[in-house]
Amino acid sequence: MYQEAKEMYASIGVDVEQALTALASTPISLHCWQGDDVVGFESGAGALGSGLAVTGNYPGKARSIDELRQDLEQVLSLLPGKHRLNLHAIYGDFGGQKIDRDAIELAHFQTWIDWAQAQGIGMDFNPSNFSHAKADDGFTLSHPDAGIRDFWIEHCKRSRAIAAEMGKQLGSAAVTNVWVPDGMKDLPADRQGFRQRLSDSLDAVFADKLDAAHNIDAVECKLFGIGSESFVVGSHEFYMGYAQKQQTALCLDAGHFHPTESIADKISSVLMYVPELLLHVSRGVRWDSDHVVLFDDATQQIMQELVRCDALPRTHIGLDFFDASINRIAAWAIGTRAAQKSLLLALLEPRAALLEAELSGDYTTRLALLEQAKALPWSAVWAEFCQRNDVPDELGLLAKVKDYEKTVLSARN
Ligand SMILES: C[C@H](O)[C@H](O)[C@@H](O)C(=O)CO
Ligand SMILES: [Mn+2]
Repeated sequence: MYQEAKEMYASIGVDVEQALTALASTPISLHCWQGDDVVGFESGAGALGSGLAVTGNYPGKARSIDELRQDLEQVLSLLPGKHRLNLHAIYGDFGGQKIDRDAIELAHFQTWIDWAQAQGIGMDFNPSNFSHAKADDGFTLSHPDAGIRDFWIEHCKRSRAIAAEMGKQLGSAAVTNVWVPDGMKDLPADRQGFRQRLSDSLDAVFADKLDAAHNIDAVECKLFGIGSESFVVGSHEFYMGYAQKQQTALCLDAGHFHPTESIADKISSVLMYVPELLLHVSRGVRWDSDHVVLFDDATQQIMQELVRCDALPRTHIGLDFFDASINRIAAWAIGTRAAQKSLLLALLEPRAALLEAELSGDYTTRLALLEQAKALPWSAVWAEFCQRNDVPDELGLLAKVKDYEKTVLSARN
């Protein structure tokens, strides 16, 4: 089937081997927080807060670092290609000690770096400006209280320094993404004051210039969250301007815009003004619900834009969803593979023919080619990719997940 598919694609000018090489060299950064419902390993970790919510109570969630690593290894065994780990600061190896966020150090993440080294993968990092007493009233870096701002500035600065060391040790720059929940349930009287304070705090966070070979800074906007329905300090316009000013990467989370707004259309615009992109591939259902990513139109359009804009070298693809209502390993594997399949479909587009049709004004041919691409045997190419990487194909995936549930997850709780 693969040989036939290859010939069929060649007949419309698509080099399948070239597409597979591009797919193999595009890692997806696996978000650690899918494994334990965004709890982390701080001593006395409280309830998830700051507008984040996980629904579901499926048995078998990871309760320790060892269990989370075991689950991640299982997920990696189900994914073709080499990927990365995206760690939040609350997932440090704190050894049961109470380490507050403004006191985290490299030592708390060294076992993660060693684990990543053993897996042969890179790491990305995130300060965790949420689920903490000093974030409970809705503000962190933009808080009116200078003491609280300083606390979170220190946390973010330390996070960047730790990430840079991760990048250095692993030989692959870590993307450090700053997201803050700051916002208000009801109408603010002074939007500008909050935004000025956020901007000043971010300037302090990014004041130390780090080697780009080790650390890449990113900032993430949001439209609204639970409890910040009327006002989010770090809106899209805020961070679009800020990332441009600082020349940091801009993070686009697919769930952080209006439900009908697509981040795909933003890619070609923002890359004109910021050096790099970080994507949080997600699926919002009516709101920022962080449903598992699917092989759907929205995800396919994102990947199409990355390929069509030749943006893959300037884009870091991460995931951001957390579903506790289904097997968490399945959620991770299905969501990541959906992102990869979407990327493969985009890489298999008859690019030259599409461009020729568009530039000559032949929109009939353009539309026909786009429809034709959907009917071509891309799934045979995906199956070949899975086989070459020694991971289950679509028909074999579920059995592997069920087997792990039976032998490992069911023994938890
Ligand atoms: C854990 C969060 O989902 C993450 O840090 C952030 O990227 C986000 O999207 C918050 O809505
Ligand atoms: Mn996100």
